[in-house]
Amino acid sequence: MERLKDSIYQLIVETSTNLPPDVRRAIVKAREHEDAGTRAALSLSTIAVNIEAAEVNQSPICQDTGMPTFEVKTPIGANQIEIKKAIHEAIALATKNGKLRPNSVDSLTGENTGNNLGEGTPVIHFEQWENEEVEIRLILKGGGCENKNIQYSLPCEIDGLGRAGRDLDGIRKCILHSVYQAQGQGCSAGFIGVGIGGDRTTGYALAKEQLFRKVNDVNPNADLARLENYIMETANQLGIGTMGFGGQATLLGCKVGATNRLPASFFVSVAYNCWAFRRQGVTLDATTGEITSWLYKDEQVQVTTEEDKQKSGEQRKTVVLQQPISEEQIRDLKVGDVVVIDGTMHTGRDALHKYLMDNDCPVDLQGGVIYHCGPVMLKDEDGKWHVKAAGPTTSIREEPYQADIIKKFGIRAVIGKGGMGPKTLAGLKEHGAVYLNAIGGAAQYYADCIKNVDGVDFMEFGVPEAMWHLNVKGFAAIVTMDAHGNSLHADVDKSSFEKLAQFKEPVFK
Ligand SMILES: O=C(O)C[C@H](O)C(=O)O
Ligand code: SF4
Repeated sequence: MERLKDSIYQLIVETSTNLPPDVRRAIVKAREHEDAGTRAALSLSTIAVNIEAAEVNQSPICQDTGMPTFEVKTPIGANQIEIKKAIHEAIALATKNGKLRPNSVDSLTGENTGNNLGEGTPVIHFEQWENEEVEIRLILKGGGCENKNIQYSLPCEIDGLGRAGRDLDGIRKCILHSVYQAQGQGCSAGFIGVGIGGDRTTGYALAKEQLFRKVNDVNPNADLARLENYIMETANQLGIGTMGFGGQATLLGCKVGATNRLPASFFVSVAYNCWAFRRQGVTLDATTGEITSWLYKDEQVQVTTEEDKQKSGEQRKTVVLQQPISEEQIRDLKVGDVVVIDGTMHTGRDALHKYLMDNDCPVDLQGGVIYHCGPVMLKDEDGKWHVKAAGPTTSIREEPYQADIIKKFGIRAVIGKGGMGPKTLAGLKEHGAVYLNAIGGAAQYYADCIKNVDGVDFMEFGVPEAMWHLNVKGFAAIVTMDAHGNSLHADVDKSSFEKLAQFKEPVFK
């Protein structure tokens, strides 16, 4: 199998950089149904531009290249140890080449292994089959959408929908609620895989397995097919929309599977995947390791339109902010305004926020901008760092710290995605700061705005968690929480909850 490592490397690069046609088709369809000129339509346009930039640059679609999970089928007699070794080598190489972000972190020490290899990573599942070829499927599911996975144990009470019993209608309520609770935080519009039954572990495994199905396939079980169609139609009436900005497209795909359960247990497990739904698959010649076919590439689908470039141009005719930003500039902004950042910004996410609570900051953040982002970085031969992918991370994780950090350091703008909670909203009002929502997953689009890496602190936190000092030009984001107590996220949560409650009555008797 002399070609094995090379073939797996190709699979990894394709998965990280080239969204499969069925996923692209779902995004094209969502675009067709979105009302022109809305925030959701503009975001979808940015997403489309990003998808094509990633393909052209052969760079990650999203900076969070997820937990690499391989599903491998081998003919009887194939050497699984050799395959595992080739997967490990290919993963390390793809990380070194900036196709994957170093994402394997020691849970106790917080240390990043730097090459995506470590205890439990990557995930590899082997199964034997009676075919002659080897089949390898790969999914790169990021952490933000993984955090929005949810498991229900029936019977239960579901907020807004009432009692969910151990039947198809109870399952229906769980799935609808799972979409509501994700809001925009898993970079909607999303795809869900649902596992009915099993135990807690196999239920989630079944849910994730559903994500390997093609978006447009038809469930062979008539009841489940009906359920999938119902969910697609209904979830898209919740009005959560792209990135939780409100809009028509909330769910792009729903795949449901069932497995037997114990008499005492009845789990409904939901795996939520962002729009950056990265999965590919190949078959390999079992003797040479050569790729013989690609499993998801049935046609070329273009997601951008002629108008996309023009639209992103329009988006830029807005307020420009540059450090030091004054309180007056911030108080002038309101929810819905589009701003453009020029000049300095600093990345900071989980480790940094925790650290800054009790320590000083190595740079002056007065009037400054913090970007919730863990980029993919590459160092060139001269030791200079370059940004390969740099979209926002989910901001809500910083909710316990953000208001205090804003106050302590005089920060004026926080950029992230998915919005933040009441404590931050009050902090923004009190100290004169804004929350700006960038388009989650649009990592190429934002990397393009970063003109220079001015420096880095806290490399000991690992590449994604380090504090990168960036110089940007034309970095556009939308004000979704202003300094007057308004939050688009709170508004969309409230209105989508009201819509959810309209689906309380039984549908599947
Ligand atoms: O870790 C990241 O960069 C992003 C993460 O996938 C998220 O959605 O919050
Ligand atoms: S940032 Fe968004 S698009 Fe990227 S992995 Fe996280 S949820 Fe997915």
